[in-house]
Amino acid sequence: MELHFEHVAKTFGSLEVISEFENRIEDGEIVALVGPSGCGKSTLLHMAAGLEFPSRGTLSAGGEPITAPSPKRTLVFQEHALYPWMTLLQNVALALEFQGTARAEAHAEATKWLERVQLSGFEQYYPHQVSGGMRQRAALARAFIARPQVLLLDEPFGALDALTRMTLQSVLKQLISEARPTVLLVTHDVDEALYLADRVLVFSQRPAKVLKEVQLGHIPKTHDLAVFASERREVLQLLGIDTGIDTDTANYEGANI
Ligand SMILES: Nc1ncnc2c1ncn2[C@@H]1O[C@H](COP(=O)(O)OP(=O)(O)OP(=O)(O)O)[C@@H](O)[C@H]1O
Repeated sequence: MELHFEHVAKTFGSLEVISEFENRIEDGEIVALVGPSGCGKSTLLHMAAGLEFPSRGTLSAGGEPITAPSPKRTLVFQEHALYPWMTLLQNVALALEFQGTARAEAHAEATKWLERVQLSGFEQYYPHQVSGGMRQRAALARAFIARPQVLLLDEPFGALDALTRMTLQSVLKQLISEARPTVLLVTHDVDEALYLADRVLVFSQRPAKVLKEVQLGHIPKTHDLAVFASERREVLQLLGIDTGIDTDTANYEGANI
């Protein structure tokens, strides 16, 4: 499902957050939003989710104006994505139950999805009884089980250690390549953006505008940073990060903004 932001601006009271955003996210495209803290990335995601609305301009999904949240457009947060009083199985099944699927069928499907994200054996665990990485695996299962046409990811792995994050990025990439939703990803991790996205939009300080679009669709997806060296250098430069670093050997966490 295509997303189309047309001359979108957003203010909260007297605070101008987004001055002008114009972009078309093609059906099945994966677009990452990176930029300084507080520039308005999450606000763009919330508008795509139908939780906030533009002050000016229009925003549509599949040609229809976005006027409310929809199960076709799923938002995944960094943390607290799961209900703590429900087991992993109940959490994942809930996404289907919300859509009217009978409980037994939803649980059977959720069991399969937990297996797909390597959480078999943990179905009856509560979120606090598993690791942060396992919670985010369950959150991904819950997002994908409902087969969303648009996936809105807000720092989905921001709370995880670097190694777990890389593993989860690979899991996410695999799930995306199978389900082919349109994806908008907000991340502070430049390497995550380069690894997952077809296109990276680099934003300025608030009021946010796009400084540059970096095309990545032609580059094979790998965790080997050398493959993205010139794009990585360009994005970091735009974000005002010291580019004296050797991008071929810089360690993974060095690219967090
Ligand atoms: N509902 C709201 N009411 C008032 N102000 C808001 C609201 N939502 C966001 N803001 C303000 O808009 C600005 C942009 O917030 P937003 O969360 O979109 O930034 P961000 O780029 O995602 O930041 P970060 O990278 O730190 O998560 C901030 O100054 C924030 O305080």
